[in-house]
Amino acid sequence: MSDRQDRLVIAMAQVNPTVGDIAGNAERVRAARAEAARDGADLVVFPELVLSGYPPEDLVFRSAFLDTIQAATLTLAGETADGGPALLIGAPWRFTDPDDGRRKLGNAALLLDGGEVRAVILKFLLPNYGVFDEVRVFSRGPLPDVVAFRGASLGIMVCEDMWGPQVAGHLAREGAEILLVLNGSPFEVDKHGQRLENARPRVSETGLPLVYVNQLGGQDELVFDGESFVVDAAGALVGRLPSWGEAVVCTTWTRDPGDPARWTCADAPLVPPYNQDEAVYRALVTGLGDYVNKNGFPGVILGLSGGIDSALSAAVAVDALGPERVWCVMMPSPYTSAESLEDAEGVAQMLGIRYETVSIGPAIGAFGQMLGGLFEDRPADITEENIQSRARGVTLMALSNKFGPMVLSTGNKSEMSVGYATLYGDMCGGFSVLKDVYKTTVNRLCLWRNAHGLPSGMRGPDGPVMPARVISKPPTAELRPDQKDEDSLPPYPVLDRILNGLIEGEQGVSDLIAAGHDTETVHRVWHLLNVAEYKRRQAPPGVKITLRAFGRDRRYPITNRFVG
Ligand SMILES: Nc1ncnc2c1ncn2[C@@H]1O[C@H](COP(=O)(O)OP(=O)(O)OC[C@H]2O[C@@H]([n+]3cccc(C(=O)O)c3)[C@H](O)[C@@H]2O)[C@@H](O)[C@H]1O
Ligand SMILES: Nc1ncnc2c1ncn2[C@@H]1O[C@H](COP(=O)(O)OP(=O)(O)OP(=O)(O)O)[C@@H](O)[C@H]1O
Ligand SMILES: NC(=O)CC[C@H](N)C(=O)O
Repeated sequence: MSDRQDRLVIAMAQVNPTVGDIAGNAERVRAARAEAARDGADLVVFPELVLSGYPPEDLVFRSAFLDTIQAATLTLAGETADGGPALLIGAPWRFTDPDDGRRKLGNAALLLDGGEVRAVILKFLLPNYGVFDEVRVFSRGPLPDVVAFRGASLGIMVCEDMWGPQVAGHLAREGAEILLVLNGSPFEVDKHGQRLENARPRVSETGLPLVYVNQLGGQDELVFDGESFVVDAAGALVGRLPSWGEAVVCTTWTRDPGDPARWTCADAPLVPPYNQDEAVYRALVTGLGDYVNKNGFPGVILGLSGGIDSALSAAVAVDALGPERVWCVMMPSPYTSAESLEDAEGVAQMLGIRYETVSIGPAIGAFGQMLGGLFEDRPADITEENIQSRARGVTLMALSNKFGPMVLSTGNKSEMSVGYATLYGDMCGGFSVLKDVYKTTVNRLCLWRNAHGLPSGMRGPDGPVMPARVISKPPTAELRPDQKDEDSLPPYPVLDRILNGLIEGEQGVSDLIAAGHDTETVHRVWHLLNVAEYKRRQAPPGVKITLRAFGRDRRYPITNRFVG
């Protein structure tokens, strides 16, 4: 092979790894390489830490984990002796720090070519904010060297390295001709815009084109949308892979005959992005589907109340898993209206899922008898309301234990923000589909799904998924006669605007009052938000879609006397 090639085929492998499944991830790398080889690829670029899965968290503290990754890397490297495409993969990698001579662990990009590990590039900027804790588990490497590859000079960066000018600037000064970025960049609303806002300055500072490869799939609370892209040397978006699907796509690069250090990408696909509601809906489908499948559950079970939250949770589950893997249970109490019974049955019929009815009346009666003596003649209050919710939780958990499906929790972000949910009641479950979805967004997603036939890749019905009344009627917990959510909470559009300011915008109470919100309401919401932290810590995980998701993202102390 000549030293200098004037044409380079770079394959972008937007794949879905599983954390800890090193053999399975290596197999996925092999399959993508075989696919790219058929299309004449010289190099296949994978996401960040594709071999371990991202983020591997404290798994990297186990030497057996690192040894297995090293062995798999060397095996993959050996396979590149066949003269086929080289691999640019991501993996945790031990290195000796040139500054102090100590052995450390880096987040590496590894170029495997000609039967060996040809280059090790270590991530320089380790993200340590929001959902990222990389300083806890990795050490930064030195600024990376440019890698000579089949006559081209590659500037290789790992994810956060692109979010500041330092690494790209260094690579350009060292003679890089194309920037390649391996990413584990989780989805949130408008994340694609943020990624482009960080890629374009790197391109304009260096004058170099940039190839961005992101991973796909769900990992606990995080979900990765893929949406890999190519920006040319002038800053134009010239390639975008589909989001929410795996893809191995070859891009052809040609050297400018007049300026040999300049490369142009000829033929990348430019797939249009989804609108915001569709992107969020797909995030929930991918996040839930991967949680259930990667953890080996046969399916899911949930309480279907005839209300909007359980209807949307069921629709997402059906679109992710198919109707045969979703089981729902109506558990009426004396307060359950005929309308709720009709609507729950309507949802189940439209989704084509198994629907059972289990009355909680006998359980409520039994608790009345068991506790009546101790309660003496105290009036009924929230205690009895919560027993209803807990009776439903016990019922679902019993069915889960007996038959195997995982229980879905259905509370939304507005409710979780203000503690409007019952511990060990409607909060019980393994995964919370709407945990990071505000109630007003729940409404929009239902309208979107009902209006959009069968979106590609979904397993649900080709048409509406719930009766229109489920979306239009006022939300109620039905724990006492004629109860409505608005008896206890501000109307959801008002509540959500305040929560959005307090949580996503980290605004103060005074900022929101100055912006025109009612003083007493803002104070009450801020108080409810603070005192509900203990509940959120006991809540199941759910898919992060916003800037500040509860869980590993927004972390407040439970014991907290600062009221602001
Ligand atoms: N800082 C803290 N650390 C640890 N535990 C703490 C705590 N503060 C209170 N607690 C404990 O938490 C418990 C109170 O919480 P919990 O028992 O959940 O009960 P609670 O929050 O009082 O009531 C549940 C609320 O959820 C509403 N809701 C809305 C929608 C649906 C449903 C439904 O169930 O379907 C319910 C319901 O209307 C009511 O407002 C007490 O045992 C208290 O001691
Ligand atoms: N009668 C019921 N049968 C089955 N499950 C129920 C019933 N009532 C409540 N649940 C479960 O408890 C969750 C809490 O719902 P609840 O109706 O109390 O308030 P919500 O937050 O408005 O939810 P939804 O919009 O689903 O009704 C429901 O989403 C559902 O999973
Ligand atoms: N894995 C990473 O380094 C991710 C950090 C980056 N800022 C992102 O979200 O895209």
